[in-house]
Amino acid sequence: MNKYVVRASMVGTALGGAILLKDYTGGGNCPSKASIIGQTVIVTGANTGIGKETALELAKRGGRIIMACRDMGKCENAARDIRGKTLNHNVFARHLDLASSKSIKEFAKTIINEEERVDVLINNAAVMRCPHWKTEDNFEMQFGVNHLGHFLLTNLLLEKMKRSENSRIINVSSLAHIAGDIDFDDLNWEKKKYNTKAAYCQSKLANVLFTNELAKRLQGTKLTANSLHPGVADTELGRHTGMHQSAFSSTILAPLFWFLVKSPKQAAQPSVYLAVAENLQGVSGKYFNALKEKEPAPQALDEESARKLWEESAKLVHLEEALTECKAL
Ligand SMILES: NC(=O)C1=CN([C@@H]2O[C@H](COP(=O)(O)OP(=O)(O)OC[C@H]3O[C@@H](n4cnc5c(N)ncnc54)[C@H](OP(=O)(O)O)[C@@H]3O)[C@@H](O)[C@H]2O)C=CC1
Ligand SMILES: CC1=C(/C=C/C(C)=C/C=C/C(C)=C/C=O)C(C)(C)CCC1
Repeated sequence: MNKYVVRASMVGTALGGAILLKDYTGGGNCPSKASIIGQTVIVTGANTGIGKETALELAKRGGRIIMACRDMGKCENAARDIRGKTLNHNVFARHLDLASSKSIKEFAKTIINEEERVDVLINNAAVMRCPHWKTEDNFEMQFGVNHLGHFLLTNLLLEKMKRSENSRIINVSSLAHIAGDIDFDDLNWEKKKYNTKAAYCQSKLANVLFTNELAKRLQGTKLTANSLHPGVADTELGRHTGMHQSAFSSTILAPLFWFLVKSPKQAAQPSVYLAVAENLQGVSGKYFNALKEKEPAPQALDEESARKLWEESAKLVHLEEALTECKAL
């Protein structure tokens, strides 16, 4: 064999090995092949990143997919793209701005009125480390969108979801919850100096605490609630921080970044798994890192914090009035 052929085959083997290893470090694909024909799934923040890939994977499995996004132009484009790729025409773009309780209530009313059933709700949307912005209801943006918006949305859809057999609520949290702390004296960053990282970590800890309290309140029903960390993926999440693949593509860290960071498709696998896997039927109140059930940080297991966060959140979003408003259709 000439030396160029030997070199080429060595390079090929090394490249193949790197790709296989990246796939392995990526956490693996959802092992379940379950179809979800006849089921309706809502994915928040589905126009890009992990949410879009989650919607695509679930559309491939035949579900009726509702992509709930704040920017209808981006949402329609993403929905069209998914319909084209999967030939599943039951993929719809719907308006939902989690930074507005008015929008959340309108979205919930539309779903309650127009949809026969909701089997899976994937609370995926998030904003990370944005400036000290406020939502329409004057909540700090990261706490408002990542936690309070999903808290209100989920509660408004609970009765509808309880009517389906074995429905599932999936809250996309993050490993960042480990560095989180819930400041009950100042949930909305009104008294202390705003810290973008701490606000994100608080919101992601709130996702796990909310999941656990919800699972507790849902005991005795067939509706489950679990949270997950999708893995670190190259998406638009770093838009306020400059932390995305292109920022590193011309640096010495580029190969490391490529190797360690998942693709959005890989990072969507945990959400898909929690949505469809037959072996997870009835599993509730658990936290998953990629495809494995894991113990979250100790502060995420504090039942008193979870209860208190639920009560404070219910007051902040005026949950009772919102429930009455959405029921009175
Ligand atoms: N990427 C990562 O490494 C990690 C991600 N996660 C979690 O994964 C989830 C998905 O993130 P990822 O795909 O990476 O991020 P992206 O930034 O790519 O996507 C976030 C989505 O949330 C939407 N969104 C933001 N604000 C609102 C709002 N007010 N109302 C409705 N939708 C909104 C965005 O819409 P728009 O495009 O209009 O802004 C976008 O569709 C998040 O919960 C994140 O915390 C957790 C750990 C690591
Ligand atoms: C810079 C850099 C990295 C990127 C880390 C990132 C991008 C972390 C993102 C975390 C997120 C987005 C958490 C969300 O909840 C690596 C790969 C560790 C190693 C190379 C240097």
